Amino acid sequence: MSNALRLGVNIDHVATIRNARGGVHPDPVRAAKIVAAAGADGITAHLREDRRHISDRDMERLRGEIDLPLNFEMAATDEMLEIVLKTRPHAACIVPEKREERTTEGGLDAAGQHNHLKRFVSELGNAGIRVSLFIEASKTQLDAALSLGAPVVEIHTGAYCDATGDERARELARITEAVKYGAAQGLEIHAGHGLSFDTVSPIACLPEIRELNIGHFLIGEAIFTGLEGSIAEMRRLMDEARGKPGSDQ
Ligand SMILES: CC(=O)[C@@H](O)[C@H](O)COP(=O)(O)O
Ligand SMILES: NCC(=O)COP(=O)(O)O
Repeated sequence: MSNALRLGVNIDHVATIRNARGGVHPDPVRAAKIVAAAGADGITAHLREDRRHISDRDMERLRGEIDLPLNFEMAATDEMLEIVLKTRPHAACIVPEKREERTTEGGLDAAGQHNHLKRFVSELGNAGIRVSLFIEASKTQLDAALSLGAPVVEIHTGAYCDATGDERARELARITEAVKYGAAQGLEIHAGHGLSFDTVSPIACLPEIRELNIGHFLIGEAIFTGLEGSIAEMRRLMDEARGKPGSDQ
């Protein structure tokens, strides 16, 4: 198995800052160009139903102006399906959404919403878009993803990142077990949410994981070190965790 671990950079929160003043600066597409030049492997962006950060126009421009694969995060609604099918990104990740939440609070209930999700997974797949489901590290949710025919899952790492001490160790054990189970069933495994320089290494060193999607921390850290700097350090930590030659390990 290849040891490669891709880094997808989520640029939503560049748009959060732009929208705070309602203008055009800072431009998430300009950020995506810097992300590409910094050597990331993909761009992730979430077109929320309430458009609190990324806009429809941002998605069109990301698709048209950026060479990296675009991972389009979407709620399972007809409105989003229509936009994604029109945009034709490389990948679509179906995520849960609650209007009142501050951020994506947990994974998609792929098991409980099985019948609702089936049409979305098949229409996206039939259009040649790689579908992933953003789920909790749970065997029930992995089994549901398999029965839905989703080729990829992204494991929500938020609870692990928020936890401390023994609780964090328990969350990591839960993720490790799920990642191994999912990969053994033939799913491509991604992970993300809340990852930072402090939390990335134990996740990056799981060899079954093929891609990490990281946003909020990288954009925040860019205030201090620039986007190239925050991405370069994240990449270094990922390579080091993976034992890649050339890293400091
Ligand atoms: C689904 C997910 O995890 C990302 O979309 C990311 O969290 C974006 O930030 P918000 O959840 O704050 O919209
Ligand atoms: N799907 C997770 C993602 O895209 C990035 O989440 P975060 O790093 O912004 O919390």
